[in-house]
Amino acid sequence: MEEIWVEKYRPETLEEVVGQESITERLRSYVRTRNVPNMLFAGPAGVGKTTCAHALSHELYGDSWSDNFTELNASDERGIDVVRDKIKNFARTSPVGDADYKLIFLDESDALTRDAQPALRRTMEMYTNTCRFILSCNYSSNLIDPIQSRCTVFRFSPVDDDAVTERLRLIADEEGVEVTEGGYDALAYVADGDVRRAVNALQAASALGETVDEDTVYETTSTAREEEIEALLENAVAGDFGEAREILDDLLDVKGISGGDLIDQMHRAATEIDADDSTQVRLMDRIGETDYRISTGGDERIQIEAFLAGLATDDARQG
Ligand SMILES: Nc1ncnc2c1ncn2[C@@H]1O[C@H](COP(=O)(O)OP(=O)(O)OP(=O)(O)O)[C@@H](O)[C@H]1O
Repeated sequence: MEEIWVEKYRPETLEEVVGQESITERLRSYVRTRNVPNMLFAGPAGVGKTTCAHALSHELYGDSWSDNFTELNASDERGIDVVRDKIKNFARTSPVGDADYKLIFLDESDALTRDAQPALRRTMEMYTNTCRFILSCNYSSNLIDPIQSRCTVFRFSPVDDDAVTERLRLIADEEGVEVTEGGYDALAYVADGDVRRAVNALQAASALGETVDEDTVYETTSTAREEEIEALLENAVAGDFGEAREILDDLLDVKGISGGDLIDQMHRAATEIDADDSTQVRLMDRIGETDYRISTGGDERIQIEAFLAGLATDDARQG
């Protein structure tokens, strides 16, 4: 079976990480001084948090990186006790080579319950002489202050389209895959700042064995085109519920796109469509409400139709 490209092309050096320059610059300065603090990597999925932790350990430890680096998942259902045992086992042997300490990468640290977090804090303190911790999380606000205050915080942002495209070009060249400029634009749109999603989309689209263009990208990722989403919203806002509903049926039934994904795309498109400020405000408000209803179990089609109907009525258009 073909290797998964996100792993095959995981950067091994900080230099290769795209779109997070200020972070990689600071990490490189730690490598130069060989002085690494406990760190918190916060940010959305697929933007390079795990990758930076791996690359840092490669640059710090060279060939002995795998002896001095370990990766654990805090959301492991067996909980903090297992994590603690694993940390203890790893930390009690001395660092290998000329390393002063080992690195422990704790993924999804914000998945730990508030009750379990003080135990993590104590564990960090207990091994502070032999280990440095890198905690990764999507939302740093889920972590208790005593953990945050013991870490240098790095906020990872969604990666911008140019940087995503740069990475995709390199992978496509290595793999000998032809991609049109429209194909790259579509991949960047689908990725929405998530490099993992971009690389997976490229691999899926290239599996068709053709040149990768807009059509192959939207088809293989089951994503609506930006224009289709804008047309859907513009028709509803203009009061044409029938037309909006036809577009919706095509997206849900023919193209097989999920209602949740459509709402996410509508959220992205809401500020792009041709509408005045107050319409956009109402649009955002209704998108939020519909997203909530779907996430709490409401039927996707009914909720989105109700959303479009609401927009198409006078009260939605005029307040
Ligand atoms: N900034 C980046 N530069 C280059 N490749 C990247 C970058 N971010 C992600 N990737 C690619 O996406 C894959 C997944 O990235 P990574 O594991 O670093 O995500 P993450 O931010 O830790 O996400 P999660 O919160 O889901 O764990 C990597 O193996 C790599 O191929």
